[in-house]
Order: sequence, then structure tokens, then C-alpha cells
Amino acid sequence: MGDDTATLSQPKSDKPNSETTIAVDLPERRYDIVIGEDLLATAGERLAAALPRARYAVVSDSNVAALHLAPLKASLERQGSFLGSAVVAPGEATKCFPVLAKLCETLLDLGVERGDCVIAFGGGVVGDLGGFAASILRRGVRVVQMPTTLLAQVDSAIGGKTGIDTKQGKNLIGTFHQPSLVLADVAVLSTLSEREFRAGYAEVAKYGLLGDEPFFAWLEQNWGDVFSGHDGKRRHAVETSARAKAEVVVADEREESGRRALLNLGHTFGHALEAFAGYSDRLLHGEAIAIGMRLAFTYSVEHGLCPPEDAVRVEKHFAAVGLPTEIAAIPGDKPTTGELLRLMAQDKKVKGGKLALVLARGIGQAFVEDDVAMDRLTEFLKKECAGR
Ligand SMILES: NC(=O)c1ccc[n+]([C@@H]2O[C@H](COP(=O)([O-])OP(=O)(O)OC[C@H]3O[C@@H](n4cnc5c(N)ncnc54)[C@H](O)[C@@H]3O)[C@@H](O)[C@H]2O)c1
Ligand SMILES: O=C(O)C(=O)C[C@@H](O)[C@H](O)[C@H](O)COP(=O)(O)O
Ligand SMILES: [Zn+2]
Repeated sequence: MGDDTATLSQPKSDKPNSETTIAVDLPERRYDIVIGEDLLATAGERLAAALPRARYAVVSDSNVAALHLAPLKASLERQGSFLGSAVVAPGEATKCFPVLAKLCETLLDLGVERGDCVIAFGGGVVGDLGGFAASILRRGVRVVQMPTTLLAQVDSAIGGKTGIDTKQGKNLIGTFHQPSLVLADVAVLSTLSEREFRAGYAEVAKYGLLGDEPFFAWLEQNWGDVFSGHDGKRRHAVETSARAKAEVVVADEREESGRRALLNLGHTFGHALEAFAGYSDRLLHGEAIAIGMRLAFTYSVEHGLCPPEDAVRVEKHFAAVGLPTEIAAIPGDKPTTGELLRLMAQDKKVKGGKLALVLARGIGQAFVEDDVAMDRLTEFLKKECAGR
């Protein structure tokens, strides 16, 4: 990450109809991320070329299906490769065992065979759930990710993490199942609500915060155009983020070396907050991790690891775009320190009972602290839960 720095102030792709392909160069599991426009209408032809002989079952949610399924379906039908669609309810609560079970049975009823393929067509919820179903159906069928939210295009569709939530915590049941292809049609982002766009933007900012200060500085200057879609800057933000994610995934596919864990910046706090809020639209994933990233920077400052002015920049930028930064911003009841610590203890980075946190030595300089002192964390959370 950071290799793109020389070109950050100059968006690479201002031509709206150009296409960008980013290779996720995993040995034995290489695939492409194609970013462009009009990809829904041409998906059938592209898939016929990339995965010959496969037939496709589309998993989507009811919002996305109503808005965007028709051109995708028509394109697959032209190739004679459309098996049918399975449409789930929108929202985080869909990432659960009962919906997973029902989805797997629907996919079997649609006749998905070992050589066929699931298309996860939606945001991160559909991507995680559909990817998980594909990974266990007949012991594993292929999945193509067609992300329709900003968050999914820059993050969840790439890298193969799939899963569902339980009351114990977020994404605690799941698999690694890399997609065979990612088709990110940026045109569909125009129907996304502002709140959902903003939540996805938190993951965009994350790439700057964890390893690419010039990208964060570019976002500070250009976020308005990223939101409005003006001047190719949204596209630049999507491409820079997707490249950053691909690079990390290639370096550490299964989060073993510590490199991929950096993508978890803000997530140990954020996932606990999402679980506390009951996986509901009280707190979206991107909103939770915005609070989590601010907490990670403040914690880093309080422990003498990070210059205070960097934490101020994070907080100011999130406030400027309208992302929450405080636990107090969660509507309704607030978590206690004890509740948060109990939920954080379920984090998948915990080893030997010890919590690990992604902290920062500054903007663009995240690292994994894998022996967090519980007394210091407790004191910190007490202050944060009380509203600082
Ligand atoms: N696997 C990973 O690596 C990874 C990475 C980041 C986040 N995630 C997961 O992703 C999930 C969040 O994903 P999300 O933010 O995309 O939420 P989401 O999938 O719930 O989508 C957000 C909302 O936008 C709607 N929507 C989607 N596309 C639309 C479009 N083009 N136009 C209009 N409405 C549209 C959906 O119906 C939904 O209501 C969380 O469960 C999170 O844990 C996974
Ligand atoms: O791809 C990853 O690795 C990430 O950590 C990306 C995160 O944005 C994403 O929310 C992921 O699902 C969190 O992973 P988890 O292993 O903590 O569930
Ligand atoms: Zn995330």
C-alpha cells in the first residue's frame, strides 16, 4: 500500500466508460476485479468467457433486486445461463443462521450443481451471506461478487471473507472463499442512500488511515467530489481502495502474518458496538467502524504512540463527512464498559485470551498491538462510555 502515492492527486480514470481491471494475484486462486460502468448488462457475456459452462443463481436483497436485477437477469438469460434468483431481506439481521439455511435450500432447489456459480449481487450483507452459502453448498461452488454498495466495491467483495453474525459477535461463523471474479459497476452507486454511501466511505478512509497518508490527505481535500460522483474522483477512490485491499489480501490471504489484520482498524471496537446495537440500522457497519477508528486513534494518542494532531485530523474529517465518532452518537441505550469488553473478547484476533487491537503511530501507520493491557483498556472505555 502506498505505491499509488505519486498519482493520488490526479485521478487516473476520468473517462466514465473506461474499465479498470485489478488482478488479485493469489497463487492458485487468482481473479480479477473489474471496475466500470454498464457491467450489469454485459455480465452474461463476461461470465460466459470467464467461467465457461457454468450456470448462475443470483443472490440479492429485495432493494437491490427491485432496482437493478432486471438487466443482469436479461444478460444471463441471453446466454441461457440463468438458473434463478434468491432474494433475501435487506439489512444486517439477514446475516444469520436461519436465513443462511433457507438460502442454501433455495439454491439447491434452483438446481445449482458443483460446476455452477452463485452471483452475490448486493452490498456486504449479500456478499458475506451469498459467499458463505456458496462455500458450503455441495462442499463448495464458485461465487462471483457483484457489489452494489460503496462498501462492498471497496472492501467486502474482495478477499474472500464470508460469514454470518451470532449474538456472541460479528462474523464469528464463516469461511474464506475467494470469488472467481468481482464485477463492480460504479453506476449502481447512484441509487444508494446518502447514509449508506457515507457508511461505505468509512472503509475508503480506512485505507488511508491504515497505510496511505497521501490518500487520506487526498480524501480530506476531495471527499465532496467523491460523494457527488463529480470529476472521476469517486471512481478514483474506489479504484485506490480496491487496489489497496487486493494488495493486502495477496500478501496475507488468511490473516496469518498480521498484514491483513490491519484491515481490521477500528473493527474490534466497531464490531462490539454493532453487536450491542443488535445488528440493526441503529448502527451500520461503516458507522460502527468510524467510531472504532476514532477510538483506536484516541487510544493510540493516550498511550503516547500517535501524535495528537493526527487523531484530531481523523475526528475532524469524519465530522466533516457526517460520520459518527462517539459512542454517545448511537441512538437509544448505550453500552456499558463491561458489555463492550465482553463483546470485544469474542474478536477473532484474540489469542490465548489476550485482546489484540489495531493501533496507529500516525495516519497511514497502523500496526497490531497483540498484548493489550486490560486495565488500561478498561479505563479508556470507562471514559469513552461516559462521553469523555
Ligand atoms: N467480507 C468482508 O471482507 C467485509 C468487509 C467489510 C464489511 N463487510 C460486511 O459488509 C456488511 C455491510 O455491507 P453494506 O454496507 O454494503 O450493507 P448492506 O449490504 O446491508 O447494504 C446496505 C443497504 O443498501 C441497499 N443497497 C445495496 N445496494 C444498493 C444500491 N445500489 N442502490 C440502493 N440501495 C442499495 C441494501 O439493500 C441495504 O439496505 C456488514 O455485514 C459487514 O460486516 C464484510
Ligand atoms: O477483509 C478483511 O480482512 C477485513 O478485515 C475487512 C473488514 O472491513 C471487514 O469488516 C471484515 O469482515 C472484518 O473481518 P473479521 O475477520 O473481523 O470479521
Ligand atoms: Zn469492515
